[in-house]
Amino acid sequence: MTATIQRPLLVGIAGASASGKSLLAKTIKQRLPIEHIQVISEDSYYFDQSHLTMDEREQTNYDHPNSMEHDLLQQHLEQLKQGNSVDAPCYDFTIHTRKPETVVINPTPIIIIEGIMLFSHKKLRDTFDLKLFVDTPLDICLLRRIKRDTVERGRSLESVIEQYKTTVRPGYISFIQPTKEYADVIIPKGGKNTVAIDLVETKLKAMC
Ligand SMILES: Nc1ncnc2c1ncn2[C@@H]1O[C@H](COP(=O)(O)OP(=O)(O)O)[C@@H](O)[C@H]1O
Ligand SMILES: O=c1ccn([C@@H]2O[C@H](COP(=O)(O)O)[C@@H](O)[C@H]2O)c(=O)[nH]1
Repeated sequence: MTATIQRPLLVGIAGASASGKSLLAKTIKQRLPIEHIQVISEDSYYFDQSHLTMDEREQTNYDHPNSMEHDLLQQHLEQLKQGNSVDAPCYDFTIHTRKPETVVINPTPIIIIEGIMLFSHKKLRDTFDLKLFVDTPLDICLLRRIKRDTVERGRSLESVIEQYKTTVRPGYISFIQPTKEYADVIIPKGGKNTVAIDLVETKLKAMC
């Protein structure tokens, strides 16, 4: 593997919210030389909502594909594939909108993109060289999400439960679960499945 590879290899990791996508991406990243791999989150591509009030932003359905700027993400991945840098948006979950600043992403030999609806957009889906789906029971995801969103994303327990019932669970059933069929590999236990991670590591080293 060399750091001068021309065309980055794109790995998509999809699955339910709090299924363990970020942990899986981080664990794979730790297995490879730091300069060869980076992780991008689909969450950064939620639409900017700075023109809306906080009350209006709280009404947005963040578990519908229309809430993400997938065309921009796809264009950025295409540019990275061609060896170009991109200016990626940054998202702030606590205020449901993008931050004013952007971040420069430079191409690396391997780029992991993780996010709930990555495989729901055909053109985006077709951009990936390897597609992984983290398959975690929804009750486990809910428990993890309650903990994470109250601790890290500034939510009350009541708002997490209400959002889960109205959009998160229905969104998973309508838009995320059906995309499991597009995955090359379905991974139970996510970031703690060392057998699956060993296999992905071997595959990535062979593909670069
Ligand atoms: N296999 C696992 N076992 C136990 N806890 C896990 C596991 N995978 C993830 N977690 C924890 O669950 C929470 C959500 O995981 P995360 O990777 O952020 O999910 P996602 O990126 O899919 O939303 C985090 O606190 C993470 O540490
Ligand atoms: O402003 C927002 C944007 C997104 N969400 C929720 O986040 C998850 C997706 O993120 P994960 O890191 O994969 O959990 C999605 O289910 C949205 O409901 C939000 O609450 N507010």
